[in-house]
Amino acid sequence: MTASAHPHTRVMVELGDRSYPVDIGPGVRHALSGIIAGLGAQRVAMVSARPDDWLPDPGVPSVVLRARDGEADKSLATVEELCREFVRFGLTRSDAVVSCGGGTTTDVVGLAAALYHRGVPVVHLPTSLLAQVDASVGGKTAVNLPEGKNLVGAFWQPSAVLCDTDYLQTLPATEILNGYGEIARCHFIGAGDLRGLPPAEQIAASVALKASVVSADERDSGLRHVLNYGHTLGHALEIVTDFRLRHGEGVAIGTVFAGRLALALGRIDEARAAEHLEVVRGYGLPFALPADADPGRLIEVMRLDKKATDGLTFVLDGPGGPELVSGLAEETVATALAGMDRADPYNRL
Ligand SMILES: NC(=O)c1ccc[n+]([C@@H]2O[C@H](COP(=O)([O-])OP(=O)(O)OC[C@H]3O[C@@H](n4cnc5c(N)ncnc54)[C@H](O)[C@@H]3O)[C@@H](O)[C@H]2O)c1
Ligand SMILES: [Zn+2]
Repeated sequence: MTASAHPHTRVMVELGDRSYPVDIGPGVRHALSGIIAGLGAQRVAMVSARPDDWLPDPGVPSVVLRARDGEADKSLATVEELCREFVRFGLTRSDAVVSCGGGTTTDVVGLAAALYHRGVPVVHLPTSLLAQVDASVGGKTAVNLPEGKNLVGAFWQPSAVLCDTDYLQTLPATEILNGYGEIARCHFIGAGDLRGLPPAEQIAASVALKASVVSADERDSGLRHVLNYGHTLGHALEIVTDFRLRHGEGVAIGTVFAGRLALALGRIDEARAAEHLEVVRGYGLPFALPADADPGRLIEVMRLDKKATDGLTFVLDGPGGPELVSGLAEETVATALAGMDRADPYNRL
């Protein structure tokens, strides 16, 4: 903790001269004016999906542009609309953009900032738990095409991220759970046991883990794969359930599965595999395969996973920690899937 008007934890994303702070705690949004002053921006475009009174004072002349959270508006059309608004406002490349919203908003505004005048500084104010622990940190920005999610994007690191935990007070329970899916998988990729900690500490630890991975592999050329723990099956579950299962829920079930698969391959022992189930259940997350998810179809979709350059590919725990494991036999994966519990997917636990 550092002493200030708003008690908060600071995590640094270390990237040389592009390093930036992620501040976590109640009221940290009010640090915005200091950050904008530090950037030397004369004007700010605030792109927000939340009510106007959620926006802190940026301390310089600003315009508030309305955004909508959700995958439908995470599009090139929105990027173009935002950039046109920036021009009308007279935003220059030495000014700044601020995003305030869920992960869909931080992604689309991040890409608009990356492209406008070939890049203007952006500060994220993530308002969902998932955006605070994951989407707003690390500099990946993207939008969707009708052909698929996140197909067009850029690496563009923010200048700062303010994870104001006050924002989470209005977040629906399903969205809280969605964020916990990402927090739960941190248990197995180096964050240690975060169960029972106050939410701000869980967020800070998850951000610190992501920050360390991003510092070591900014452009996703290897190590950054560990962040995809639980995601091979998780993504497939989102797809086969037509996105009725939230991303974090898919990741939670995928994390349990990663434990079973690592056990089947002799990479971890029974106790470590059981820990996967225990941790996921402990966060109140779903741990069973949806009763209507066909294993054959899941395997088919997992073959198309973007990590899968060499057959069925998973991030799995092992003696040397989590690593990418490729070329798994279909039978091994099918057997591990058959060993999973089954449940009604929409009877959330
Ligand atoms: N760039 C990255 O590295 C990265 C990493 C993970 C996820 N993502 C992206 O993040 C997106 C998912 O983010 P998300 O889960 O935040 O989705 P989202 O932006 O759709 O927000 C989820 C829901 O929560 C609501 N919401 C957000 N904040 C709220 C608040 N404070 N009070 C009440 N309701 C609130 C939203 O309106 C929405 O209905 C996906 O598009 C994913 O691709 C990006
Ligand atoms: Zn994820």
